[in-house]
Amino acid sequence: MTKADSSSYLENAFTLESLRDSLIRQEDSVIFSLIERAKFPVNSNTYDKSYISVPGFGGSLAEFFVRNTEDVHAKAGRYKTPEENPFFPEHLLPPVVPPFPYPEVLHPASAFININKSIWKVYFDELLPLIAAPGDDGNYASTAASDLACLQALSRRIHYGKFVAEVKFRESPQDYEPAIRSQDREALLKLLTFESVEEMVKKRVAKKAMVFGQEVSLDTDDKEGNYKVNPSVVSRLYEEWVMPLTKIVQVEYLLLRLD
Ligand SMILES: C=C(O[C@@H]1C=C(C(=O)O)C=C[C@H]1O)C(=O)O
Repeated sequence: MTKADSSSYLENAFTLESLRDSLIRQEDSVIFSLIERAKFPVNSNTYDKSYISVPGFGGSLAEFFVRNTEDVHAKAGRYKTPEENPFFPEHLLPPVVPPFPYPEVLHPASAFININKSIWKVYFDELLPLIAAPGDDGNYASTAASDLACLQALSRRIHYGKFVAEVKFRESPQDYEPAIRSQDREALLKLLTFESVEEMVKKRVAKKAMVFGQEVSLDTDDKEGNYKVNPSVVSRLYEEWVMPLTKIVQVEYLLLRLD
């Protein structure tokens, strides 16, 4: 695709409605990744720094897995698209692929907005104990792989806030500019918040968790209420962490939008 092709594609794709559609589609990825992680018990050795010994590396198996996988992804060009943000940006290797002419829709400084450290903490400290049953089945590498899938789906969704903020700004710069000039976080947060949209998101993700996570059998007496991930946990995940973190990304983006 040439730069001209990708820009005209963007003209059509870049509306608040189309970005919200993408966020809705990304809910599927987030929920499926949680369902996959819930197949395994907590498997705490995955997170215990003393469980592995790698010379020169003091982290857990989960961290080892994420860092090394990100190396491969970076070489394949994953972090060149503005939609992807690495968890360990400090150590990335250069891509082996030629550059792609991604349309430059975001303010260039937004490349430095990366809240993956907060996402990492929320995921391991708050969310994981709610979705994985206590226990240990020894499948630590598969556990780390499914953690990474969850982290990537959450990170992509949350950092999508950069695009949402850009389109909100473009739709009514006159509303946002005064708050940006005075660097007023509270005012920006108020401007970009749509409570009715958030209510729908909470209800929809709970419903998706019910539909995607139900036991499907050919018997007529399907067991209801036996979900692979608790729908109210998914709703809470969105209410307490995903949407607030997406709004933090939006505020951070808007704060530098006029730089
Ligand atoms: C992402 C948006 O901005 C805010 C954050 C939302 C979210 O993270 O889902 C939903 C509504 C808004 O309060 C949006 O308006 O769609």
